[in-house]
Amino acid sequence: MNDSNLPKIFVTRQMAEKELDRLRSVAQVEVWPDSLPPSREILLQKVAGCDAMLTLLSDRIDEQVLDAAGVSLKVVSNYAVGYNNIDVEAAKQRGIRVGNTPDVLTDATADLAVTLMFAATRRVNEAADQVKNGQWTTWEPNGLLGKELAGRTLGVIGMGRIGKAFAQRMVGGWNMRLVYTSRTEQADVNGSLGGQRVELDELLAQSDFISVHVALCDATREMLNKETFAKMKDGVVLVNTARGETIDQDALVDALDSEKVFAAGLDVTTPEPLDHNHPLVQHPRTIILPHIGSATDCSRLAMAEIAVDNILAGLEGKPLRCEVNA
Ligand SMILES: NC(=O)C1=CN([C@@H]2O[C@H](COP(=O)(O)OP(=O)(O)OC[C@H]3O[C@@H](n4cnc5c(N)ncnc54)[C@H](O)[C@@H]3O)[C@@H](O)[C@H]2O)C=CC1
Ligand SMILES: O=C(O)C(=O)CO
Repeated sequence: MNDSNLPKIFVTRQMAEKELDRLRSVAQVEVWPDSLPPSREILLQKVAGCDAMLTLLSDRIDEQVLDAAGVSLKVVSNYAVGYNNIDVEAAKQRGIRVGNTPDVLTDATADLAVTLMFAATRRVNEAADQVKNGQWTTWEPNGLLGKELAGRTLGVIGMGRIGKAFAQRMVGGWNMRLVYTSRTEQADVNGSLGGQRVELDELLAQSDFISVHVALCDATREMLNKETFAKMKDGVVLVNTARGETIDQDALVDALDSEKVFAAGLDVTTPEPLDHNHPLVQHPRTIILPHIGSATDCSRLAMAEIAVDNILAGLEGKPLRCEVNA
């Protein structure tokens, strides 16, 4: 078949070659070669006439991009479980399928949330910096005191796949009491983990440690803000591996300064990257990572496999392996 008759796919970043080769066997594939995302202008040019796009969470796929692609576009496959970067409703109106990559990154992301919880709670950044900068002088009874998690109350905001995997680790490993928010009751969490579903205000009032796992949408944007921080216990530890936009960062800086929040561990911020001079990055009681929740070899390969399967199904007009709003 003449190459020009093959479907056209734009992939916005390099990823597992083995998976990209599966696309190349059925389509003309252009992979954006740079380590930084394509600019908006380039994205709009590159998608013109595409049948499919393989996108990252850093690519904003809105009506303008969908329209720039035109009527040939059948599928947008996001290389992420979160799809807040895509206007799913606009895609649906145009008959374009949207895919994501759930499950295969759940353990990796839950593991990172545990890592952040302990690193923040035990002030690992601050302590390691003292050693690295030659500031550690002696062992002392009151030096670098953190908190203990065992037996305390854990609040999980958003009991989806990752929230549940995180809660299993924390409740099982450190015998924590669990409260959580969820749009629906989670019988398995109540049963096997002794969890109690509560309203957000109740969770804030009861929790010693809080971890955010909700999807980002209008209802969850800046759900942690000046008012909600005020409802937390004094000295709470906060972790976020969901999306930066769920937290009002100025309010978090104030809460850290006043020690309402003892420490925070964030894998996600607004924007990404956050300027290294931002007060959150420079604060001694924060640990901020460059959005590495799913960054394990297994997870990233499995995500590429699903993202490619989603495109192949979408090109054939079939339901996707993992379809958003299916
Ligand atoms: N840091 C990282 O590298 C990673 C971050 N993530 C983030 O974690 C999020 C959760 O992932 P999963 O657990 O796999 O997704 P999930 O769909 O299983 O869980 C999402 C949770 O958010 C809740 N939710 C959705 N809309 C809501 C609303 N309007 N109000 C209240 N709650 C709402 C859902 O009920 C569900 O409990 C993703 O959406 C993504 O943003 C996911 C993977 C890696
Ligand atoms: O999958 C996601 O939603 C991420 O944030 C990165 O894996």
